[in-house]
Amino acid sequence: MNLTDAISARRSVRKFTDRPPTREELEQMLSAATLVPNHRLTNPWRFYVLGPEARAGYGLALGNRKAKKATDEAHAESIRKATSDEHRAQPCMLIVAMVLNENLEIREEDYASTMMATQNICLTAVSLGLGTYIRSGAIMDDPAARAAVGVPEGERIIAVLSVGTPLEVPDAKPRRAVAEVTHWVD
Ligand SMILES: Cc1cc2nc3c(=O)[nH]c(=O)nc-3n(C[C@H](O)[C@H](O)[C@H](O)COP(=O)(O)O)c2cc1C
Repeated sequence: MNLTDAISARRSVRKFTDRPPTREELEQMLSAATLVPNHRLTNPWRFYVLGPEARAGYGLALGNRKAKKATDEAHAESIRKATSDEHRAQPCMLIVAMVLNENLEIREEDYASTMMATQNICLTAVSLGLGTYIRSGAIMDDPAARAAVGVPEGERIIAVLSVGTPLEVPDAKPRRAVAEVTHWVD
């Protein structure tokens, strides 16, 4: 598959078959991630490939947050369990984190590079017949979630990716026409 086709075919895939990606496929995605432009060659990215226990632990941390809206303890417990089980059952989850440089200008560049790395993961996945789904949110700073996936002090989680063989590929979501968002400046 050529690059333009991979870019066009990429979707946020939320339903996967049970087949997890192989270690070789994951290594290929992560190798591609490290080839992005990176000012000062800081190599800011860190990747965490989660096994079932880590996925369940992350899901439990997320479930705890969701359970705060529950009306009673039995409901709260069912939310915690369901969220943890859902995450354990995922074919594969990757955490993309970045090392926090003390210099804020470098930190911003590093964030940009690490997000580009994330896109390389997503596009390489498409080229391998796989799908990905990026998630974010306040959970990424939650100490329980960070502990569950083993991210240390000094690193920031910037994306939580599900990876697997798509069971269902959603239709493309329309974007604004490029002419509407482009200024051709003389
Ligand atoms: C930085 C980032 C964070 C995202 N976080 C979430 C999220 O927390 N939950 C979610 O459902 N989708 C999340 N998405 C996926 C977007 O909702 C999705 O890319 C968008 O709907 C367009 O769909 P597409 O990826 O299939 O083109 C995130 C995407 C990016 C780039």
